[in-house]
Amino acid sequence: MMLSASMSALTRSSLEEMLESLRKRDEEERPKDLPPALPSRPQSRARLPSARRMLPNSFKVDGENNVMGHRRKGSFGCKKVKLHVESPYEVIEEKVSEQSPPCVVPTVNDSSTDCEAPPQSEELEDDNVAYFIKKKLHVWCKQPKGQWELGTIQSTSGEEASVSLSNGNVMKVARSELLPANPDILEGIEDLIQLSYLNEPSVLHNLQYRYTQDMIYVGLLLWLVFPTQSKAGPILIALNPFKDVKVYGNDYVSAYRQKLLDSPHVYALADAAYNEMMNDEANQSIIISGESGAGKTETAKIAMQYLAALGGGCSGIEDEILQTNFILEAFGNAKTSRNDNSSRFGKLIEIHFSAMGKICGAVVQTFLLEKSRVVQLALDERSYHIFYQLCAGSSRDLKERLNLRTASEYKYLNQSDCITIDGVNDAKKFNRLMKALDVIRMSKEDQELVFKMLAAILWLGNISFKVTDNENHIEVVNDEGNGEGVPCGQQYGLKVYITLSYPPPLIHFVYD
Ligand SMILES: Nc1ncnc2c1ncn2[C@@H]1O[C@H](COP(=O)(O)OP(=O)(O)OP(=O)(O)O)[C@@H](O)[C@H]1O
Repeated sequence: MMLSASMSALTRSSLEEMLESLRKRDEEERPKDLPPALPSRPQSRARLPSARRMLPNSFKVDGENNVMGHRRKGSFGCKKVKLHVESPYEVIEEKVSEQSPPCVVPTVNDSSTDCEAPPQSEELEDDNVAYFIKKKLHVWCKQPKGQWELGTIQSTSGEEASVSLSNGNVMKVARSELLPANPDILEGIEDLIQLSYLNEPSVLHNLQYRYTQDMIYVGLLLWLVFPTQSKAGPILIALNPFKDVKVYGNDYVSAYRQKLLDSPHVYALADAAYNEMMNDEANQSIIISGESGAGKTETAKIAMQYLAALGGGCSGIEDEILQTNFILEAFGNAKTSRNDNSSRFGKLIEIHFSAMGKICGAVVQTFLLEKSRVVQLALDERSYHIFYQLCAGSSRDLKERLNLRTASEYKYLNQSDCITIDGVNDAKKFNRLMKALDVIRMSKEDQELVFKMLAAILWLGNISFKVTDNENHIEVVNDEGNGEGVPCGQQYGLKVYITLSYPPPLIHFVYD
């Protein structure tokens, strides 16, 4: 318990240090007449708002109300709604019509509307239940195992409701287990905020519906303006398709750039950030978050490709920036049980643009690399890709110079019974990496030094020790480090000294 607490404190402090240094740097660079930079992070553990109710009760939409700092026009119910267009998705006409449900956001105060009074709450209260029964509207019904089924309420008795499910069954459930469902017309809508009911099953259903249609991006067009100068822009939900969905490439880049396409997409998000930066002359951030395997790395690459296409010039620097991905992935990604290409580090990529909107530089900061993976692997996982790539892809000459063997001959790599990844050619990846190293202009000498160090690490893993002298000392078992009877480490001018004493054993690497 103590260990995990202190480890999380360490992690937090490392991240916080980085944010703090960015904040300080922003402050130093910021002209004096501008408002203060980012507020410091609150110490308290702020709770996220309930997923059932995204907007506060006092929130009103009538005529031209200011929606959290942005203007949102129109009324709800049976009228068309015009949403603000400062978003990347340019949603203008909501599809809501007479068939639409009367309730659009939790609290609607529209005295001008002449349609039937809508149920106001996300939860089914007495009036709402009567309304839902009368209109035979769909509800979500929570099943004993936690999943949600669509149905219609037939009758209620006290706190219990009898619901006819879409699969033909009729079941009795507590009314608290029912949530209103959206009308069919909102099926697969691209902006979640346009859902009449923004409850958990409705959101999940919408995501699932879009996913089955290969529409992997869903927007949440809610712009938040905090009391300070900070603004959280639109939210994009990306569902990992685990296949090629053919929504990327030059044609899509131009279509989003020229606003010929306005459906949610990471291109649209990057475009919005770029435009905001150019218009407001202010730094912009895209934060990509999600669990392992969610698609963060891919999404970051797609966003970078779009920005490179937008801000590319004749300098070719955008290509160098894109090539860094191959290098970072080779040295910092590995196969885990959840993701064949899992990033085992965090990264902060800064792309610098000139006043003309052209890319003029980039800084990539990495942090929290999982170093233990080099020496210890869980079953069916791999160490960092670079080790396997080096063994599989290096030329015969290089192999000879490094006295390199196949990956399966190294303990650090063979301990997990996982040497290859289905569908991945490590040799090809190594050639791709060499090209990337050339593009960023790393000299061949430096490249070889890096490969030598990698080979040395692999050989080091093959060394074992024997206990001598009544268990007070250990000795390296000779002939193990390279399998050819040469004392370990000698080929590369690498000498290994081991002492067993207090402080704990030290291994000195002397490179000569
Ligand atoms: N937009 C996409 N299109 C096609 N495949 C994708 C897409 N996004 C992710 N994938 C697939 O999912 C895999 C995992 O994605 P990715 O490595 O980006 O996840 P991650 O969130 O960065 O995971 P981790 O936190 O473990 O690094 C990718 O290797 C790729 O096969």
